[in-house]
Amino acid sequence: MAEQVDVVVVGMGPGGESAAAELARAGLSVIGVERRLVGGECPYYGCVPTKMMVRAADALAEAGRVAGLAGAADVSPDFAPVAQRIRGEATDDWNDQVAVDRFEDAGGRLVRGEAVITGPGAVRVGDRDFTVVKAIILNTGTEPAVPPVAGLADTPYWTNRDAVAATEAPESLIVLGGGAIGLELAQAFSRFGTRVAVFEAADRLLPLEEPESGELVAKVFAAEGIEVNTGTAVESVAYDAGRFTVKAGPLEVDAERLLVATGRRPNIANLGLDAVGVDASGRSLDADEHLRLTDGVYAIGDIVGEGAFTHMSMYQAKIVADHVLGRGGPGAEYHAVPRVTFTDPEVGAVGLTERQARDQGIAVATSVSEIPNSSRGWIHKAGNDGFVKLVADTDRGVLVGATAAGPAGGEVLSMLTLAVHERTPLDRLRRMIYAYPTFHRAVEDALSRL
Ligand SMILES: Cc1cc2nc3c(=O)[nH]c(=O)nc-3n(C[C@H](O)[C@H](O)[C@H](O)COP(=O)(O)OP(=O)(O)OC[C@H]3O[C@@H](n4cnc5c(N)ncnc54)[C@H](O)[C@@H]3O)c2cc1C
Ligand SMILES: NC(=O)c1ccc[n+]([C@@H]2O[C@H](COP(=O)([O-])OP(=O)(O)OC[C@H]3O[C@@H](n4cnc5c(N)ncnc54)[C@H](O)[C@@H]3O)[C@@H](O)[C@H]2O)c1
Repeated sequence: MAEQVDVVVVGMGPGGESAAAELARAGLSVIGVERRLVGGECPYYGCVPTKMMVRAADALAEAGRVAGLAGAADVSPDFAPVAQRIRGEATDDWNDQVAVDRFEDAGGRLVRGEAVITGPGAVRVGDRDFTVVKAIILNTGTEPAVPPVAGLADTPYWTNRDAVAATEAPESLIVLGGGAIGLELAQAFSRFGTRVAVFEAADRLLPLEEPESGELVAKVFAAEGIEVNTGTAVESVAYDAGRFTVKAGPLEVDAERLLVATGRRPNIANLGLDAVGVDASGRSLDADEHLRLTDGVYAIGDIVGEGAFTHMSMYQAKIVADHVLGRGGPGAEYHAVPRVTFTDPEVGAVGLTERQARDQGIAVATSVSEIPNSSRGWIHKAGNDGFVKLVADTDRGVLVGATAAGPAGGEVLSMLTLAVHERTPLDRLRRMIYAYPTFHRAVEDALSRL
């Protein structure tokens, strides 16, 4: 017999976990269903462990900058502390008991397994059936997408999940994909001594961002000895005697490990969405401003296709929780979505790129200010690569997009996110005071060039 509950959350990624806990704390009966680990990709295989790797790798790079600034530093990279932190501090050895306890302390109940919608207000997990009175919330996230490259499927390639479980930096690494995952891990391993070659099919790194961003990262990578192959379609991958060989036209590269970081595949096809009349044949689900797919069924996170970021999942979770609880509140807005690629330099961006703005028919003006030419960038010297780029709508006199790349680029981004989000008039932005000598003063310089 089916058990009646108020809410079933399918997939306990960052947003699902947050919405489930909030609804349980509000007194609803909430079942959270998770087939792997409560918390999802971010804490166990994504943001957190990779940023621990990046933090350690950046410390090595900073030590390398002592020469020329402050004398000499003798540094011996050791990946062991990173592997230990990932196990001990980030993932509890990929055990989610802390997260489970947190959810159950909030009043929720966890069911392990794979959930399927069997009809309106009906969810099945294994042999258990639930009748859902208020809301089914889907937060099922993504799996690594593996491209159909000849030979690849038969090799012991890494995805992000294997890379974060590494106990030592490999001697050499081929990275397929020049997006955020590929670039963050490429640079982190390289700084631990791994010889790295990146293959990106598009004509530049970070192809979804401003062209200047990809050029900047490519320049820095080249200076650090990372091989970058853009506009390069890999034709075949082979694995023999512990070595991968990648062929792309005249190029042939071999390495100890190969990381596939070529995008993600959304977990939507097997959710039973046809039982509630929702089309699940696309790359994402079509949700309204309150993240509703149909009456009583919501989706949040990567599967909604508005940006595959933890902050997006959490933002949407709050909107759904408010809606389910009848608290009102505004729907989702996506004109100021911030994102940061945590390479060194960090590449932060918000809103539209210049190309996206032009494609929308906006009257665009842009400007760029180079960080090395700013007072702070000049003082900073080693490791000062970066720029601020603004994309303005000249009819409305506001910023519609911006990029802040450089040291702490993700932090400089915060003021630009506020400006794009609030549609602050350019005139107001030009008349505010920017502390000297900060990296964010490059924003003032860029504004003066618009
Ligand atoms: C290497 C890497 C680094 C990243 N770094 C960052 C970063 O720095 N900043 C950032 O904002 N984002 C980052 N991301 C993206 C971020 O991890 C995701 O956007 C984030 O996890 C939100 O995803 P989600 O909420 O859609 O669900 P996910 O985190 O993908 O979780 C979905 C959960 O649903 C479960 N599930 C799926 N189907 C079912 C089912 N039928 N029944 C039961 N359970 C199911 C899965 O097991 C999973 O636990 C990174 C991602 C990766 C891979
Ligand atoms: N710092 C962050 O916020 C962060 C970090 C990592 C991941 N993420 C999220 O995770 C998601 C997945 O990251 P990702 O880097 O895998 O995806 P992505 O889509 O950002 O990048 C994948 C890249 O692989 C390239 N590619 C595709 N097929 C290829 C092939 N056969 N050979 C070579 N290159 C190929 C694509 O052109 C693209 O540039 C992203 O959407 C991102 O939002 C965020």
